[in-house]
Amino acid sequence: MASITVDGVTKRLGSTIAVRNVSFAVEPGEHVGLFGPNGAGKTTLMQMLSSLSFPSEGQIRIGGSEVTPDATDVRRSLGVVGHRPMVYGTLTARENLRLHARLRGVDTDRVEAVLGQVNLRTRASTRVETFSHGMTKRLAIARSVLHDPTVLLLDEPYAGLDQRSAADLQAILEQFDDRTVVLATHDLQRGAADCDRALVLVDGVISRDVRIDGPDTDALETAYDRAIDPAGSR
Ligand SMILES: Nc1ncnc2c1ncn2[C@@H]1O[C@H](COP(=O)(O)OP(=O)(O)OP(=O)(O)O)[C@@H](O)[C@H]1O
Repeated sequence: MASITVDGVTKRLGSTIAVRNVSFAVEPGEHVGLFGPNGAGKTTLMQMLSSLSFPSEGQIRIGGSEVTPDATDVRRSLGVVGHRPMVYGTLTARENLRLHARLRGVDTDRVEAVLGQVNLRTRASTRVETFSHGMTKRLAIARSVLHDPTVLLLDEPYAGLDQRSAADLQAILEQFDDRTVVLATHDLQRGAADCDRALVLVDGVISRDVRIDGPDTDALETAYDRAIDPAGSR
């Protein structure tokens, strides 16, 4: 059974059709990069996968269950890192994770293990408002994996990170290689390194669905360029 099934999904936002009749499946353990220019519909699709919003038409299934507002089993299987880190600045990193663990019904012993996984153990007692962007992103990853989800949904995980912080984050994400991952990014190179398949979204439609073989981005860049400019006019 596929880990994620998106079947004929359309999302209307006011008068805009942000996602149009999109269908694809993601196998367990597969890492899929979602690419596309600004306004292509990536965040809209990620929000529906994350059960933060719901299709106007069509259906999304995760782990065999339909994503609906009351599908708590679906939410338990998801680790989500969105644009906002969803952590409290006035609490320390450890306090944030302990709070989140209690809310999720997760054993607080797991907090220390996860702090280690994201290299924040030495800063665990520091208030998050003093953290750099990269540290905050690492804490957001820690929060998202605390309950040991099988599916990770990462929306622009590298946005705003310098090369070193992005490389650190990439190394951290490699620890979660056994999960199903959907990662939306503008960064073709990092996306290619992290993913084994790319979906290129243009105007709310999946224009390309390509395998990524190794870190060489040439094939992906060609597919991306053709997707956003089929006539080759640029
Ligand atoms: N709340 C909203 N109301 C109306 N239209 C919206 C809303 N949110 C997004 N849109 C529109 O839906 C389309 C898809 O937007 P979306 O943010 O999903 O794209 P994106 O691929 O994530 O873009 P970016 O790379 O810039 O983050 C765009 O045309 C956008 O203007």
